[in-house]
Amino acid sequence: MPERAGLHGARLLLRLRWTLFREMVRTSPGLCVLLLLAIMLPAALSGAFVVATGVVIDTVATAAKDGLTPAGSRTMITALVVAGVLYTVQMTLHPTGAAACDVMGRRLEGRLRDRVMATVLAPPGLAHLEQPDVLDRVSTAQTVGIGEIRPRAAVRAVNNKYSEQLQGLVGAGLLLGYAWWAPLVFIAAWTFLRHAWVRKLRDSVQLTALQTRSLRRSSYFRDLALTSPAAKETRVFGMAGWLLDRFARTWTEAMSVVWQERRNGGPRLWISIVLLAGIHLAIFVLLGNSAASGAISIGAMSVYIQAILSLEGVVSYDLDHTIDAGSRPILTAIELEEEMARPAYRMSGELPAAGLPSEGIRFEDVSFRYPGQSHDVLAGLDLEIPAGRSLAIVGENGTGKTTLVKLLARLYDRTGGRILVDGVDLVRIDPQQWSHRIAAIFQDFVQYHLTAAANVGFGALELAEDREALATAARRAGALEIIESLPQGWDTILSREFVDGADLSGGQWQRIALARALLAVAGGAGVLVLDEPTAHLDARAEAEFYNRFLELTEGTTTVVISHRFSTVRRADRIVVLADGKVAEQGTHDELVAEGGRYARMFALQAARFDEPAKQVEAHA
Ligand SMILES: Nc1ncnc2c1ncn2[C@@H]1O[C@H](COP(=O)(O)OP(=O)(O)OP(=O)(O)O)[C@@H](O)[C@H]1O
Repeated sequence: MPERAGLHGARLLLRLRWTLFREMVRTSPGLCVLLLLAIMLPAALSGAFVVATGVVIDTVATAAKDGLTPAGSRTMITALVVAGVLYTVQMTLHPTGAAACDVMGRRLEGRLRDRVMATVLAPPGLAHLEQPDVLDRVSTAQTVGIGEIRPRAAVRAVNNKYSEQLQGLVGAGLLLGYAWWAPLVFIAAWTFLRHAWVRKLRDSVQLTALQTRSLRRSSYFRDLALTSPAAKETRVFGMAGWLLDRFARTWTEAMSVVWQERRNGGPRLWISIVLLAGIHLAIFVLLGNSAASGAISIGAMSVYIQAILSLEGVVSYDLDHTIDAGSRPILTAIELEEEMARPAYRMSGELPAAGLPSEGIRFEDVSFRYPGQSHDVLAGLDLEIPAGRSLAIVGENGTGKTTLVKLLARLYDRTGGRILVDGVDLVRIDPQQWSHRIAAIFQDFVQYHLTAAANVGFGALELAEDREALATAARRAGALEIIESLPQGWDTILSREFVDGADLSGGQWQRIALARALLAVAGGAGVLVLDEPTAHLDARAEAEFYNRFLELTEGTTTVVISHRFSTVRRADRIVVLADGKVAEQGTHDELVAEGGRYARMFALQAARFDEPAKQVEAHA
């Protein structure tokens, strides 16, 4: 690992540690004080306990030699009682510290989780969710890779590490009584070993972090295997073996660099281990000799041995990895917050959106390119959407129909030109307010694994508790009967993954989605968009669905996207998109009469539907 990376790593580790402490204090100053006591008191008590046991051993040794005098007996009993009390207090402090860590860890993680969710939900647009860097951070902010070390483990490790360290220091102080150099020799040897070990761990933490993207990939294969959305396809296509193999391969590929680094012990590590063993052996022999020659008492020897055993704690290193790895999600969550606060992710606009549009929406020479892409999806697009009328958009796959709707809903800001709402540039309108003026059901509308009431209620949260309003929207969408026949009616969870849950057919889901859109209109949305949410319906049912939709939304500004011409023909106006622009526009009759692209596509589709009908007639 290059030295530069090492230096960067040392700074990073400092930041990780600092961030963890700061967030612990912000989470609960009271618990921090409790933790501090739980760290410091046992250290002080452990020193006193070791001395008390030394006194007990000495009095026993003296009694064995000279018989038990009343004074010796008193000393022994006092020392025993003191040792017992110290031990008991220490024992109660340990679970107190552990409990404080547990509560702190849970609160810290809870805050972190809330912050990550709030951060990711904050930008009104979608651009950030399509950036691999941001997604990597989101992934790390929740957990480090798959073999996760959570922040709560870091808190526990802080408690253990600093308890051990303080106890080690107390031990060092006691060992000074034997020889001034003794604790120094041990601490130097342990530091040498620690340095070698920490270097390894630091490289391993850094390497794991570098693998986040690859680990995200393997998590994707794991989720495909374990969650239901892909279950149908993975079984129908017999993908089980492939998925297992892919998961194992991507996981192994990502982690093999880390494992290689971990295996690579390095001579420094081995030298320091041998050195430490030698020093321990030497000092134990010296202590034995001192006790045998009477230079120190047996009790003192026991005190020094116990002190030596606690010395490792001075440089306790094995917990550092846990602290650093567990702090990484916290630091990443904070970096993510800072990143999302950048102006690039905040959409501009302060003008109110109430009542818009009353005249219409105009796209003027609009162009758009997705972040990180090299070509424009829309280029020089001019389009008029009159308020209170219906507009249908048709066009071949990939011509930018959904993209146009995303710009309209301001999920992205156009990269060129202007979108004017009643003459006001959309980028000057408050994005939150505008989002309440638009209701859209996309091709991939969400089937929430929540109650039927919630699935409809999301159209207008202010009406979500109003069963009357929900029922009206559902009735108009043709979804009321479906909902009322569910086992728990409106309170049925629309997913088989829950007890008493129910699943719906594709067509039934679409009616629920339509009810959601209609509730949005009842809640004040002025523009309604349907982006082909009717893929499950046959041509006739889809035409009926849209006819109903257009009737129900008469007087509302509506935009409908469909590939079926029988569906869109009733719209007030139809535009044909091609090459990122409006290629043709007019009513159905005008476009057919024009004999252009629309007329050709319409004739092709009509012929396809007519052919089977003619064959049936011929056989009859
Ligand atoms: N998030 C994205 N990032 C990059 N490119 C995208 C993104 N979404 C869509 N595109 C690209 O933009 C182009 C237009 O996509 P869009 O979904 O708007 O087309 P569409 O006309 O709605 O297509 P369809 O009829 O198939 O639904 C396509 O080439 C697509 O690959």
